[in-house]
Amino acid sequence: MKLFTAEQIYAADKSTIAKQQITSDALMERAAEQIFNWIHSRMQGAPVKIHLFCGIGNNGGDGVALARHLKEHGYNIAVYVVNYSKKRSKDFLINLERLKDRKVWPEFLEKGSKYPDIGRDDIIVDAIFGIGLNRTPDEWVKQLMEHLHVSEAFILSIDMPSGLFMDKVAEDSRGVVKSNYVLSFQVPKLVFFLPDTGIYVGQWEVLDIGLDPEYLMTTETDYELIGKQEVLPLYVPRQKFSHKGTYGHSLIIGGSYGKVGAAILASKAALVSGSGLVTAFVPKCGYVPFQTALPEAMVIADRNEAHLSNITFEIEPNVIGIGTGLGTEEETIRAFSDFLENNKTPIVIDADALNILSKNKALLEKLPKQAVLTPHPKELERLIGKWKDDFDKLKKVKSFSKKYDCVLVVKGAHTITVYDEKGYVNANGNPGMATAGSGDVLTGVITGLIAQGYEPLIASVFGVYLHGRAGDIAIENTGYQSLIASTIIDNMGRAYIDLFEIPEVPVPVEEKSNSSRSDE
Ligand SMILES: NC(=O)C1=CN([C@@H]2O[C@H](COP(=O)(O)OP(=O)(O)OC[C@H]3O[C@@H](n4cnc5c(N)ncnc54)[C@H](O)[C@@H]3O)[C@@H](O)[C@H]2O)[C@@H](O)CC1
Ligand SMILES: Nc1ncnc2c1ncn2[C@@H]1O[C@H](COP(=O)(O)OP(=O)(O)O)[C@@H](O)[C@H]1O
Ligand SMILES: [K+]
Repeated sequence: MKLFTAEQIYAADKSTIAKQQITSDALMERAAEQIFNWIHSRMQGAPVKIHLFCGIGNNGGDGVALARHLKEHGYNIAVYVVNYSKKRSKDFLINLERLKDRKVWPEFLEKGSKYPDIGRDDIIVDAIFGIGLNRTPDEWVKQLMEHLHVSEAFILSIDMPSGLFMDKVAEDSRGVVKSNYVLSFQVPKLVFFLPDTGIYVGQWEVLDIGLDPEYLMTTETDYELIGKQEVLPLYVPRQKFSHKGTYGHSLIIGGSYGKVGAAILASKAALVSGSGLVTAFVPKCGYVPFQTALPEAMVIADRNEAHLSNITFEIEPNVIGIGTGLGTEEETIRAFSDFLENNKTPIVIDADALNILSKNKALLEKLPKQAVLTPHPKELERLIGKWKDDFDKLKKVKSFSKKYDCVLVVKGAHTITVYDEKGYVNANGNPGMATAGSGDVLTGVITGLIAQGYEPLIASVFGVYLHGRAGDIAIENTGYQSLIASTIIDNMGRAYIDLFEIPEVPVPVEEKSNSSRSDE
């Protein structure tokens, strides 16, 4: 799913209005009806108090139009206009008049107004600002937002949590609504997935308001959200007349005394992602544990007991995953540098191998083209330097990826893979995956996919998806706390199978309650 900028969404609105020959007011009505239907199908007329806080732009217009529908269906509402500017939008005013025609008189809130009482079991609709926010809200609006939070009532935001910018991070967190649920029009927004701004978004859902499909299809975006629909076309089926050689040979280089497990996890992950053969290159101390824990893998032992000292081998792998559990001994750094000097094989670089690169930036020039780097936030900081906020980080990541022609897999709650000026934002995964070794598993998965012939960028995007999906399937049995990296590996098979499982089509509520014999 593409992640559009505010400018692109405004252009889509415009194109929709022109092509479908409707007014902007009709589009707002569509949006409001969609929100109303969403609420109504869940609340079924329940008399819970709904407080609607509406700005004076089109986001506020959506809120005011929603209030009219709620009123017409007998809901218990209170409407407030957050009067932060004199510049009211045309469609806001049209909808305000319609509301007054139905004898609903909103309360106008201004600087110094007393804020309304809100019970913790009430519902707040947040329609103060949408994608049009262009400066920090006034102090009194921030105080109003704090008042909403203090109430502890459930907050449903329209389109965006009010106070979130589309392209930068708010300086003052008091000026952003912490939303429990966001109903976002047509497309989710990039800021929902970044660590600095995603914290304001509890859950989100997209409402289709029928924006011009042609515009949406043909417009290129800088970021794309990756889900099953996006990765399915990437999948390459296995052939009947194939053999293990068809699916490549991965070499995992890593491990050191006390950290051999990291290399085992990566090797096993390469196998379960489908690599035909896997060899591990480990220090001597890793030989026996490796052969015991993972009989499917072949093992080459370094002459050194505790860490790698000389990375040379006779085999010809078609991809190398390096760094998991590697350590940063002087000898290992030298061995890694010598190895890079001669290596032409596609490579996935993680953990200590990244740390070595950070300390010896000249080595970055030696990487084969489209090397995949998989840093967690600390490793990324060592690699690209400190950043001001998430947008600054993404800018730096893009220029780093361009400079060294590498695929950067920026790991996090929503891992973002960056290459060729474009970012692929992973939608799945869960906090259970914040556990030792889950990154080692990802390295193995991406390595195993490259072994099978997937291009490095595709392998990264697909690998991150499969890894996250395996983690999501795993927690169905383990819960968050008890998920360990090995269990992600154990569920890779189910993640593959799940690609082809057709999701259950949800039955609309009315239909469900009307059909007494649904199993016929
Ligand atoms: N065509 C339509 O009628 C549609 C409207 N939609 C709604 O329209 C929203 C965008 O509406 P707008 O462009 O009117 O913008 P907003 O309603 O987000 O903001 C209102 C206006 O306030 C001003 N403003 C920005 N920051 C301010 C601040 N800190 N203090 C005071 N004033 C400030 C800006 O001029 C801005 O246009 C979307 O988020 C969505 O909710 C669409 O999603 C659906 C189609
Ligand atoms: N809160 C989270 N939600 C989703 N995925 C997460 C979360 N925390 C971590 N992950 C994923 O788990 C992995 C952690 O990698 P890393 O920090 O390198 O672990 P390790 O070094 O222990 O192997 C990454 O793929 C990351 O995206
Ligand atoms: K809003």
